[in-house]
Amino acid sequence: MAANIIDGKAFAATVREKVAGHVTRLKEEHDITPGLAVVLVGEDPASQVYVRSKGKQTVEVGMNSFEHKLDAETSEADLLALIDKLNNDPTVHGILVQLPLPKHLDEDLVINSIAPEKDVDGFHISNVGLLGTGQKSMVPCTPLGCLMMLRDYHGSLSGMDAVVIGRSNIVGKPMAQLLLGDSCTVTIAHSRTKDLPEVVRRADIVVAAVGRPEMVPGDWIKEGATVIDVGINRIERDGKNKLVGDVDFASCAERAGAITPVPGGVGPMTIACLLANTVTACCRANNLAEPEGLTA
Ligand SMILES: NC(=O)C1=CN([C@@H]2O[C@H](COP(=O)(O)OP(=O)(O)OC[C@H]3O[C@@H](n4cnc5c(N)ncnc54)[C@H](OP(=O)(O)O)[C@@H]3O)[C@@H](O)[C@H]2O)C=CC1
Ligand SMILES: Nc1nc(=O)c2c([nH]1)NC[C@@H]1CN(c3ccc(C(=O)N[C@@H](CCC(=O)O)C(=O)O)cc3)C=[N+]21
Repeated sequence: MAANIIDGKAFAATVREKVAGHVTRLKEEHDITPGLAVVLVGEDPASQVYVRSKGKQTVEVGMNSFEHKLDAETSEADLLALIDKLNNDPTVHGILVQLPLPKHLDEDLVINSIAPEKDVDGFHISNVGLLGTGQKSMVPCTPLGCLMMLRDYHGSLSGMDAVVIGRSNIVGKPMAQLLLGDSCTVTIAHSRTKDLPEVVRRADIVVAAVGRPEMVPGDWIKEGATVIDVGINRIERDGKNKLVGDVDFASCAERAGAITPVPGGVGPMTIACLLANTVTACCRANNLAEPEGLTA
C-alpha cells in the first residue's frame, strides 16, 4: 500500500486563513488587534529560525508581533521582570518563551510565571491541569496541530488504538491527553518501554516524538495505520544537510494508510496553531465568543 500523504503545509495555510479572517473581524468590529510576544534567550541558530518564521507569519495574518531577544547571560530576575511586563501589557494576548532556555534558568519557574490565559504554548501548570481534567485551556501547539490533522483525516478517532512514542511535557504527554479526550485507547511509550516494535504494531495511530532520526522502521507499522511524525532532526547525508523526522519515511509510507512528511507536516501546523491560540486568547481576554474549530 502506498500511503496518503497528509499535507501539513497546505493544512496550515487553511488554518492561517481562518485566523486572518478572525483578526480582520476583531479589528473591524471591536478595534482590537491580537498581539503575540515571543521571547528568545540566547543565540541557538535553530531557535532563531523558528522565532523569525513565527514573527513573519504573525504579521502576515494581521496580528502584532513583539520580539524580545535577550542575550544568553540574561539573569532569571531580568527574564521574570520582562514576563511580568508582558503579563500586564493589554496589547499582548499571547506570550511564548522559546525553549530550551540556557542552563542557568529554571524552565519550570519561567513558564509558570506566564499568566495562564496568555500562555499560548499551553505549558503552564494551570493549563496542563485544565487539559488533563477536560476543562477549557490553552492547548500545546504541536499536539493540537497533530490532533487537527488526525480529525480531518479520520473524522472520529473514537475507539482507535493510539501509541505515542515520547513522554515529554511539550509533546508526548499533552498529545496523549488529547487522543484520550477523543476516546482513543492510548499507550505512551518511552525509552524504558519493553518491546517497542510490538507495542507500535498494535497501533491504528502512531505519533512519533522521540528526537531520534528515522528511528521507526516500516516493519513496526500495522498495515493501514496513520503515522504522525513530530520529529525534527537535522542530519548530514551525502554531504548535504537534511531535515528528517523520527520515522523512516520511505519504509513507513509503504505500510501506512496515511503519513505526515518532514518537512511539511507537523512543523507548519505547530506555528499555525500558535497563531490560532493567540486569537483564542485575545477573544477570551475581551469576553468575545471564541472562534470555532481553532482549538481542541
Ligand atoms: N514539529 C514540531 O513542531 C516540533 C517538533 N519537535 C521534535 O519532536 C521530537 C521530540 O521532541 P521532545 O518531545 O521535545 O523531545 P524530548 O527529548 O523531550 O523527549 C523525547 C522522548 O522520547 C523518548 N525516547 C528517547 N529515546 C527513545 C527510544 N530509543 N525509544 C523510545 N523512546 C525514546 C524519551 O524517553 P524518556 O522519557 O524515557 O527519556 C522522551 O520521552 C524532537 O525531534 C523535536 O525536535 C518538538 C517540538 C515541536
Ligand atoms: N516555547 C516553545 N514552543 C514551541 O512550540 C517550540 C519551542 N519552544 N522550541 C522548539 C520547538 C520546535 N518547534 C518547531 C516549530 C516549527 C517547525 C517548522 O515549521 N518546521 C518546518 C521546517 C523548518 C526548517 O526547515 O527548519 C517543517 O517541518 O516543515 C519546527 C519546529 C517549536 N518548538
